[in-house]
Amino acid sequence: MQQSLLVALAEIVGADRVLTDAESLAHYGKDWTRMIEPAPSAIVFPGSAEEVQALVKLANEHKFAVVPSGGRTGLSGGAVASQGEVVIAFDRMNQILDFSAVDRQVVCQPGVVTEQLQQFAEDKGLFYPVDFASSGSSQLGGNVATNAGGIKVIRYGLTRDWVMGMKVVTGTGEMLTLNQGLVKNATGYDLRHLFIGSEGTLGMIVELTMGLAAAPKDPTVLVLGLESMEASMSVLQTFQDNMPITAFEFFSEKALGHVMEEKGLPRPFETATDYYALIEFENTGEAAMDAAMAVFEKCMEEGWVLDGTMSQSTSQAENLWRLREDISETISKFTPYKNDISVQVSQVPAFLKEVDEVVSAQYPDFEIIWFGHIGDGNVHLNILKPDDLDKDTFFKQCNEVSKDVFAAVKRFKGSVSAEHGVGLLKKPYLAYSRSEAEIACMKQLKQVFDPANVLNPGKIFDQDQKM
Ligand SMILES: O=C(O)CC[C@@H](O)C(=O)O
Ligand SMILES: [Zn+2]
Repeated sequence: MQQSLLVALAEIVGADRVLTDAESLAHYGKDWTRMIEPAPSAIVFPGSAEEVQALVKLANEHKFAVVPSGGRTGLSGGAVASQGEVVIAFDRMNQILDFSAVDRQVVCQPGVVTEQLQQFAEDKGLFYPVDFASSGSSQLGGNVATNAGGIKVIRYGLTRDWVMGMKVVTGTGEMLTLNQGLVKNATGYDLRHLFIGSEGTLGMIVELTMGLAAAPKDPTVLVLGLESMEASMSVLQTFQDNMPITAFEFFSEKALGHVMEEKGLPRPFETATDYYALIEFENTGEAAMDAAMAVFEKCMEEGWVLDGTMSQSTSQAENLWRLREDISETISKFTPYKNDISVQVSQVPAFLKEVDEVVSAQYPDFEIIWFGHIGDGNVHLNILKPDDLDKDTFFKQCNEVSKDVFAAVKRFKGSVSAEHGVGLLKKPYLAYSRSEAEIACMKQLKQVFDPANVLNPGKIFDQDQKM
């Protein structure tokens, strides 16, 4: 990068807030995807919305691209800078600015870490309900830019449902203030929702007003050994017909085996089954507990569940959650090829069976790990690299098999990315889930908000127009 440009960046954020050393470029240039080499030109750390605005204006003037960087926990390469971009890291913009108990809203800078907001809410006797294993490092700006989901979607919805307002800097450097905490606002297009899930391609989020929920009462966890994947649907329906639940997750015996071994956790109960469901509910009192026990018994009587356990304390509930939440981290050492796919909830068993057959038939030597948010129709398919296969050959073979997996996704009218975003990794497969006409509309929107294509270019789709 030209010296004059580095000087211009330093004039905006301060000289010690522009990094160009190799270690920083490697660190801030990538997210949790390890398939693409990072190659940014510089990393900048703005301290205010106005500085972000000035950076985007400079990018327009000097025709360079910017990539937003939060906690970089993404799994689709949305925050990877591999084309000489300038990375805008939001780490310094990490303050909680305001709180209203009556509105149950909190105004945050984008670099606030998810767990920081969760803790803040708890200190106020409230609850920030979007939760996932990476909440200790993921930042709110990134969560909103990817519309992060996680483990409580069945009860609380996605990140989108908690964004009550935002300030965003568009690709021309204009600052838009959207919705301002209003519950009702029927004044035309709700632009806020365009920026949510846009993966930094339409704007840089510089402030967020997030809603908070009432604190849950005594979250209690059941882990059930399922007779079959089909049985999971009867279990889900019976729970939902009889009591409110706050999570309905699943994992396979293979996933459980890895977590038990790696984390030294005991098997939850004696009987091993191919698949397990993890269900969470609020123990609001005796009636809730009786209802849960009655449903549990019914599921056993019907033969849908072969064995199971229920937490008797907070620490037991936390340990049962670890069987599900620690899977992603545990299998990361096997260089997994990841798929984050969804279909309508009722279609999950048939879909999973079909995809499992496709992958197993083509690659009988690859280990397939299934887990995910079955209550949302979202399954994570991780294919583990055999020790004796090199990384490039493995990923190449997986890319081949992806075409068959995504053909099944299309047949089931599903999504090639349920909650991890498209980024760079799922870009080649976007057309399996979105029509040509839809993609054309998305490109037109990109043109409206970022005519010079300076914001995270090449993510989600390639903009035809040149920079
Ligand atoms: O690593 C994965 O495939 C999924 C990660 C995350 O979305 C989860 O649900 O644990
Ligand atoms: Zn997930």
